[in-house]
Amino acid sequence: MSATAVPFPGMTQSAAVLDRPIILGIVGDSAAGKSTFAAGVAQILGAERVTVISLDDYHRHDRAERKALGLSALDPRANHMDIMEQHLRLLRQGQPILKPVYDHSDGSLKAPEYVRPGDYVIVEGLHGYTTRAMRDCYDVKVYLEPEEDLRVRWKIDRDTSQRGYDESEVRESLQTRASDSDLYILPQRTFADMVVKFVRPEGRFDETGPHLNVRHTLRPTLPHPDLSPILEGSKDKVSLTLARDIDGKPVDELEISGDLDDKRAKAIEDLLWNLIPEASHLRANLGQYMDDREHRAKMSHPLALSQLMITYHLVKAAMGHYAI
Ligand SMILES: Nc1ncnc2c1ncn2[C@@H]1O[C@H](COP(=O)(O)OP(=O)(O)O)[C@@H](O)[C@H]1O
Ligand SMILES: O=C(COP(=O)(O)O)[C@H](O)[C@H](O)COP(=O)(O)O
Repeated sequence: MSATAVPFPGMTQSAAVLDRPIILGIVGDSAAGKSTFAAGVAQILGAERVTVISLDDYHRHDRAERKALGLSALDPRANHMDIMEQHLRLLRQGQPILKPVYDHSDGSLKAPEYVRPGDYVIVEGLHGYTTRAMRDCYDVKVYLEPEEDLRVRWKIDRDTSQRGYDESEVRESLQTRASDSDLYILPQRTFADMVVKFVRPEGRFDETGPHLNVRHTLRPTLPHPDLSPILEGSKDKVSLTLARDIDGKPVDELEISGDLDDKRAKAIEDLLWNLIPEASHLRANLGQYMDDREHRAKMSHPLALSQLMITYHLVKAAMGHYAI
């Protein structure tokens, strides 16, 4: 991190505003899509200027110890919450950290890593909004909550293909962890500026990727962009309504249909890029995710548009528009 961060390549040092990294939080349950989302946003901003921190690295115990203790990773007691908070503060100040490392491939703790924050830091994990001090560190807070059946599918496919579990172990673990999820993960939803929910289109239970619908719950804690140009041409596929959130508060809900064809999705992407002309040169391949059954990368327009919405806020924050 330079003394004064330059928000984008090509922007002059004198135009840079903030003297600290911009911090994006992504919180949600296991397999909610946090690391997929983080990787896409990092790609848009330029991987070399973004530091992605996975809070799973702050697990206090390795996999075998957790099992012996009867603790799930969702329980704050199974994590170094104090060090997590301390490191978030340091990253916000542009300071380096000595980050612990948890290896998901075998559930072991490895040697710590020296990490220097880039101009942007994306912090993704289970517990990122647990304490007030943590929450105060972010410029933008996102909560991911895919439809539960979809998350279960994603978790089974990922944990069996990448983490050495079989399907019955994943199902059993989901059951054992359900109460911790309600106790420790879900309550953090209320602190997000934006909740992103991927859902299967009605009657299409097999859809797990490219054609999911997405709903953005937009809270007034951030000034969201004027989306009217987007809505005008695509009323049948995109809608914005005033709704009540699950906590009863009034929110805007943006719904994007997964049936958007390539041409229409591209047009909406263009309109979103037009809202952040400062960053139009950052255009990249958006919306990629790993299909864990077919072991290959695929593309999703709803994911791309969601990542672009978040990029909008990060760009505005980097320009000093959000004074926090
Ligand atoms: N938006 C998405 N669209 C389609 N599939 C997704 C999406 N997000 C995640 N996935 C699938 O779910 C799996 C788990 O996502 P991941 O990002 O690893 O979750 P987390 O980091 O929250 O545990 C990914 O490997 C991918 O197959
Ligand atoms: O809940 C999670 C978080 O990871 P994610 O959000 O990526 O699912 C994992 O179950 C724990 O980190 C333990 O990991 P493992 O079971 O691999 O030891």
